[in-house]
Amino acid sequence: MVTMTAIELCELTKEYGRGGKAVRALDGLTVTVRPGTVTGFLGPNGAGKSTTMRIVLGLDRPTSGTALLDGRPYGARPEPLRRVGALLDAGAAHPGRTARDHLRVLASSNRIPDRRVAQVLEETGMAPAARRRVRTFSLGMRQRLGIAAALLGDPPVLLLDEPVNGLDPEGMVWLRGLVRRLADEGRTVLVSSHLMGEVARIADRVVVLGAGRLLADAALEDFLREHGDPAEPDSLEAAYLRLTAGATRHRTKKEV
Ligand SMILES: Nc1ncnc2c1ncn2[C@@H]1O[C@H](COP(=O)(O)OP(=O)(O)OP(=O)(O)O)[C@@H](O)[C@H]1O
Repeated sequence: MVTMTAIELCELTKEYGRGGKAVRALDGLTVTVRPGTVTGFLGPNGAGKSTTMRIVLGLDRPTSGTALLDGRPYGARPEPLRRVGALLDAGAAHPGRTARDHLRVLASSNRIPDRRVAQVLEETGMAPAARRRVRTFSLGMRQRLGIAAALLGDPPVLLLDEPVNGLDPEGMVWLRGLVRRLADEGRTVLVSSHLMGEVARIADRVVVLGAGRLLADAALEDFLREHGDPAEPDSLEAAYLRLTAGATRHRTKKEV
């Protein structure tokens, strides 16, 4: 059993640039992402999902506010891959390395035993491609390698940014099973996606951002009940569009 580790975001604000050109990517975001749960992380393009994940990982610094794991910032911890596994950018592996070497380098710098490399290659269906160079991989294979890297340290927290991208139908079914199992083991699984059908299948809860602010944080069924379209009560897409369209109107009204 893994240690239960929530992600706690408190009044998180991030501005890129300065003065008149500043972009407020996050605007006072406060939310807790729970362990033992698959949380769908939703929001229109530019809503702040990737920025949030980057801040949790310590890849970006918030302008103000805090992002804590187990009460401490992620960067303050040794051996980061054992704390959080992340799929942020499927192009992140060095193109000249083989899949196996890419994972071996990550494992050794995080004091992860080498046998985990073979395990995650097997688990992600990448074992047959282990000795091939990353530059020869399809998008789906890169995604699988990124997921393998996220799983390497057996972490209690997983951040998966658009993990379904490029996966074939078999891969999508596999990913559903994987995120379910990870959450059932007590892990915190945050999955961003624009594919509402997929999110409806895998998520227990949804956190929805709009223009850097929290629009909703609810169990999937409560979200559907509260925001759903009566004509399509089971459609997450319809509920999501109603909520985010409302937010856009609200913003427009305020700006006028
Ligand atoms: N390095 C950066 N410099 C300047 N602005 C940035 C930077 N990174 C993100 N932004 C801006 O911050 C806002 C939030 O972007 P972010 O990538 O977090 O959104 P997102 O919800 O992940 O979007 P998508 O669904 O398109 O991936 C956008 O307005 C974006 O242009």
